[in-house]
Amino acid sequence: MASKAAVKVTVTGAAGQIGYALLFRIASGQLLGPDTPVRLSLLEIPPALKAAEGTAMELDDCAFPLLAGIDITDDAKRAFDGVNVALLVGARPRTKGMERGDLLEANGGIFKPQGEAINAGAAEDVKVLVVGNPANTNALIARSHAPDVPADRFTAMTRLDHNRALSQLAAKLGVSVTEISQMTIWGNHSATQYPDLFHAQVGGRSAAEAVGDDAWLRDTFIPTVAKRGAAIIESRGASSAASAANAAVDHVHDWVHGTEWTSMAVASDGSYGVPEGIISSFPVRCADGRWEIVQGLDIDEFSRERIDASVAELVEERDAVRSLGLI
Ligand SMILES: NC(=O)C1=CN([C@@H]2O[C@H](COP(=O)(O)OP(=O)(O)OC[C@H]3O[C@@H](n4cnc5c(N)ncnc54)[C@H](O)[C@@H]3O)[C@@H](O)[C@H]2O)C=CC1
Ligand SMILES: O=C([O-])CC(=O)C(=O)O
Repeated sequence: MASKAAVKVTVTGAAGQIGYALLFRIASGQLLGPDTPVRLSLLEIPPALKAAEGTAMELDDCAFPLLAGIDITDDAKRAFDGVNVALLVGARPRTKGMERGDLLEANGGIFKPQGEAINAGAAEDVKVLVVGNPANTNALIARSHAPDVPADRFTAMTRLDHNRALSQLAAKLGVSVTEISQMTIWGNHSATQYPDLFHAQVGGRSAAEAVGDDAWLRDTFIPTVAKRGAAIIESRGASSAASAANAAVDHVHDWVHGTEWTSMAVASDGSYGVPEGIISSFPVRCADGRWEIVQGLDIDEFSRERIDASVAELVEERDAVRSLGLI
């Protein structure tokens, strides 16, 4: 029987498709480990509360030993009161005829009050992962409305891109994903992201060297990883859900329990020429519940151009939300 105090995990957009794939894995102990009980808080908008209640009934029906309770609400203040781990999944998707500015504005209406509620009530050790798109900029909005929470607690998800890159590379080389280390996604969770094979290692050498095929790296690998989300939508008729939930579990698990090397979108401290404050994906190392950007990597011209292009897009998004008064 678990003896530790229960950790409060808040999931927004809990009745959505990622929520449905995520909640059962959290309640089963895969997010925080087999000896950590969890209290789930599900935040939804009023029309989706009934569906969230249905999911909560199913969670009850699993009789998970680690599940210490479930609260369902449409009130962000209540949902984030005392929260230790906040998974911000619910977001406004782009719909037909919607301009980029409209999308950012609609998401500002979600992530600003959620940032304020986290600021008002979160636990001292709160960790925030933003999954809802545009994830990096939504994280920037939430963080800018939580001035009392240390900036390093706000992260956005590029772990799905990271896992996609591992899988594509493993298939190309005919190796297991466990034989690959130091994979990195740089930049934005968007088609401009840069999955980096020059620092990834396979069998004691760089993955780019192991592949030995620049054309594949440039014309197949990078676009396949960067456009995988769109390919899933095209094939499934819906966006990635189980793989996104899996990546969220990996992200938080590694942040809490530590890892030598993964990809997380975090507030830049100016490392690798990324403007300070931008939430950009970097290679990170995690220990003792904290992350740090892996330093000292040589960035060649090929990688520099791609990192700069993705960061330029993030700067544009930041400037757009700034001009809308959202940050
Ligand atoms: N960063 C990443 O790698 C990935 C991000 N995503 C993004 O994750 C988000 C969620 O995806 P799905 O679960 O498939 O979407 P979905 O549409 O199935 O579910 C979203 C849920 O959020 C809820 N919601 C909307 N506004 C809310 C608010 N203010 N507070 C609480 N809940 C709210 C909706 O009622 C809905 O139940 C999308 O923005 C999607 O683009 C998806 C895959 C990967
Ligand atoms: O575009 C989307 O909603 C899905 C997404 O982020 C992904 O699969 O990477």
